[in-house]
Amino acid sequence: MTAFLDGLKWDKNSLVAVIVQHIDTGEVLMQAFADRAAISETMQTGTCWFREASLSAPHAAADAAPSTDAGASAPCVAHEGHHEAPEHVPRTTLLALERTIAQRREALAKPSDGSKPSWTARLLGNPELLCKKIREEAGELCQTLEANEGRERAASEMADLLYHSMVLLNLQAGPPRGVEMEEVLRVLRKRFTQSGLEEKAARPPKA
Ligand SMILES: N=c1c2ncn([C@@H]3O[C@H](COP(=O)(O)OP(=O)(O)OP(=O)(O)O)[C@@H](O)[C@H]3O)c2ncn1[C@@H]1O[C@H](COP(=O)(O)O)[C@@H](O)[C@H]1O
Repeated sequence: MTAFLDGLKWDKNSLVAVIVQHIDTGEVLMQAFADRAAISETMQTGTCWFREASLSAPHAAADAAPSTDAGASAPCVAHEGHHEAPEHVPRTTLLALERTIAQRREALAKPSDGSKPSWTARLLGNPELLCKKIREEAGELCQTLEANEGRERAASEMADLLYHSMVLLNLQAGPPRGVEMEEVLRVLRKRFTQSGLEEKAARPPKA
């Protein structure tokens, strides 16, 4: 399977992008391939080249913060090249957001330059407020189902919960700093092959 994918470089790259950006679609695609392990290995080792779609304008690519995306008219390819290029990190939506959060954290360590206030910075400096918001947002997400608030509201509350949870990940201790989204995605990918019920049944008994 890996050899087959290696022969289809462009398609392989697209496939990885689709899997990463659309977990649901990705899961269906993965099930369509007999050798899931090979796909997973391919995703983890990356590809030797890339074309990266971004909602930001090409000139804004160096700092592809999601907050600058609002006025973008149409998606465009902002990056193209080889993974060997220095400091290239493929950016999906979640990874772009993760980067913005990390930038806010880095800015906190520097003397204030009078830049505009940041909600992320406030959360990073106040773990108690952060945890309160996460619990609140989780409750609001549940309420969208319980009170039948509709798709738009559900998506919005999920976005709130994801964002605030990602700020929490950044604050986790341990080198180099925080827990990376890639670690979370890796855990999810590993679970593709096992039902939650099977996984729970296989756990060693609690002491
Ligand atoms: N994704 C988000 C994001 N989602 C939610 N929020 C903020 O989280 C806060 C939520 O607090 P609220 O008390 O208003 O809670 P709420 O549940 O939305 O509102 P209620 O239901 O309580 O009325 C609001 O200020 C939102 O704007 C976010 N703030 C920032 N981001 C991302 O982080 C980037 C950097 O933001 P700053 O750090 O503020 O520059 C932004 O460009 C975004 O990409």
